[in-house]
Amino acid sequence: MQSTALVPALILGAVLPIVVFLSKMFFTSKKWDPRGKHCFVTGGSSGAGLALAVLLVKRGAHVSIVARNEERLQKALAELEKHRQTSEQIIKSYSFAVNSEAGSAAAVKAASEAHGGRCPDAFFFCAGASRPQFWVEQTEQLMREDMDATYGAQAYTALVASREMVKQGVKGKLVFVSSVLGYFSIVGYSTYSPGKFAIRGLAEALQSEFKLYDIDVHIAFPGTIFSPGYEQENKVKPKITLKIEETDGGSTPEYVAETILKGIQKGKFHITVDFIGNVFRASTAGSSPRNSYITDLFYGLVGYIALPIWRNSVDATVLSHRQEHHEYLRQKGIIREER
Ligand SMILES: NC(=O)C1=CN([C@@H]2O[C@H](COP(=O)(O)OP(=O)(O)OC[C@H]3O[C@@H](n4cnc5c(N)ncnc54)[C@H](OP(=O)(O)O)[C@@H]3O)[C@@H](O)[C@H]2O)C=CC1
Ligand SMILES: CCCCCCCCCCCCCCCC(=O)[C@@H](N)CO
Repeated sequence: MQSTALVPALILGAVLPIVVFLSKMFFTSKKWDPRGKHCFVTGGSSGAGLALAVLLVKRGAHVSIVARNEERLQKALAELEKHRQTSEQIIKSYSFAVNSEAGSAAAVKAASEAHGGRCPDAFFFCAGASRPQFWVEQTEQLMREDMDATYGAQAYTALVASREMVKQGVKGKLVFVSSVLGYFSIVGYSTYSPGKFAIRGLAEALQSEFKLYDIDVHIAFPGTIFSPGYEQENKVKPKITLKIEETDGGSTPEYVAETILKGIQKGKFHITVDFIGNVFRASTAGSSPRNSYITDLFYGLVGYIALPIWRNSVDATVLSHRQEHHEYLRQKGIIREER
């Protein structure tokens, strides 16, 4: 009896993935083309945001970049101008802090005014910052600041952007930038990871809700990006954290930007940039829409075997820094000498 049930089950198991694969190949809708679209990029003056803005300009989009520092914005704008494809492209920069509803609303309003009041077609939320330190060094104020610098810097702009899109009937895109540290975390990221996990929570809710408006939601989970922001965070990063991060090869902002754009064009919801990202994506997918049932099976299997081993090695690395860490705490006056 078992063998008669087994045969159809095996056939189904082998045929189903092939059918899914082929139907994806033949029935996928046309690639999203940035040409002529208004793309709004927060964090567009540096790192991955700037690289994305450059890429979008190269593809013929109208691009608005937003960040706080005016000088860096002007430098970035000059860079964008170098890649202009046509004289019709509207390429502008706006200085606003986007970690509040008011700042985000002012930025979206200013960028829309250059387009006759029409809100942008695609929003790329790249703004973010990281200040890795030990948990016992944190305060309520620092926790709030970091939540604001990570979650707040993307969520408020998403709120304002969505309202405008729905009001104006613009069927566009929202692209969030979390981090692989929005899938897992390690020592040093106790005030950064919560914000990056929260961005995932928001993106998951909106991916569901925005079926109501034909607005696509995407979220990227890059690993280390060799950006100006990365150089800054490394100045305060605990040694243990740096050590554990050695496993991550890292990517250039340009590579991250290209991967994000490709992911969007393939209609991916979770966009991962490297092998590590793929493994964590597949291993923590839950009910999130998957990119591919076949490759995810592979990455999931790799994760099932390799992640516990890696995590053990992380624990060992942390333990081996115990003495050095206690010395650090003594120097900082966080623990007393005699203990
Ligand atoms: N670097 C890395 O290793 C990784 C980074 N990420 C994430 O990717 C994104 C890009 O990072 P990265 O490439 O390092 O970029 P950078 O850190 O080099 O640049 C950050 C950009 O965001 C802007 N920004 C930050 N906060 C605000 C704010 N409140 N309002 C307006 N603009 C703001 C900055 O300009 P200004 O300061 O002038 O406002 C700058 O343009 C971030 O969300 C980051 O958290 C994810 C994984 C790894
Ligand atoms: C087969 C599976 C092996 C798993 C190996 C995993 C190695 C991960 C190392 C930690 C990477 C941390 C990236 C930080 C990115 C970031 O967001 C910060 N730079 C803040 O901006």
